[in-house]
Amino acid sequence: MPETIVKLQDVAVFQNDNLVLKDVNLEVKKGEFVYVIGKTGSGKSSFMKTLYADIPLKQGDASVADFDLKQLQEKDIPFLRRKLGIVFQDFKLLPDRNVNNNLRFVLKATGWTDDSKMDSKIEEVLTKVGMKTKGFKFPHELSGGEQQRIAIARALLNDPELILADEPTGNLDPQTSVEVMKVLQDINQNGRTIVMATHDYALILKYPHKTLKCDDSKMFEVIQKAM
Ligand SMILES: Nc1ncnc2c1ncn2[C@@H]1O[C@H](COP(=O)(O)OP(=O)(O)OP(=O)(O)O)[C@@H](O)[C@H]1O
Repeated sequence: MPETIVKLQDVAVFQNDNLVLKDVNLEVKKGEFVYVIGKTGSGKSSFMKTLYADIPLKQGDASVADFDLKQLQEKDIPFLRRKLGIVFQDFKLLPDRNVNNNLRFVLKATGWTDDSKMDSKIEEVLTKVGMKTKGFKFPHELSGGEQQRIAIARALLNDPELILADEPTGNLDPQTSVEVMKVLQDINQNGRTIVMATHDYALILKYPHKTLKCDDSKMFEVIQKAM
């Protein structure tokens, strides 16, 4: 039996005091790829934020990468985040340093000290996203698709148990979206668990996976033809 990476029981998701989603029950097993869809404002980002503890869990039970979100304290959040790789729509690379130093910054912040180990880790993750030769580029010297590949490489640095990607192709044209999606597919085929919020139905049709829809304050699984 594959191990459970995410388990939610009767979870309610709030933005401040406003209920966004209720009665969320969900299990994600190691190695799964799961989409979260729904129209704008339906709660996709709020759901993802709950998983990475940017929004506190107020109601229900949830475990993410063996962390009990109900018991989670402020001081535990960095330890949860080390088990997660988070990818955003707007890449969030540091503009004042090159790709290698963006990645090195994260490694240092998460406790790495050995220069040669950091160098080989950086090379490993850049190779995984097809960007091995771009380490000396600054973010502004890269296309949107390339920046998102670097953001995915950054998410892989600490061998996360779960990758949370919130609209990772939201700023990309259709062809570049497919290229970035191929990178995520490769990573998933190598055993990594991924939850991806998206609006992009073309991608879902091209790369079908389990799909959860947010609608009318609920989250439920949908089969492709019913989307
Ligand atoms: N910081 C916030 N404070 C208060 N309410 C918020 C906040 N962020 C989002 N909301 C509200 O929570 C609800 C869900 O928003 P959320 O961003 O999760 O939706 P979404 O499905 O991700 O939308 P989109 O596809 O536009 O990103 C919306 O009604 C939104 O207005």
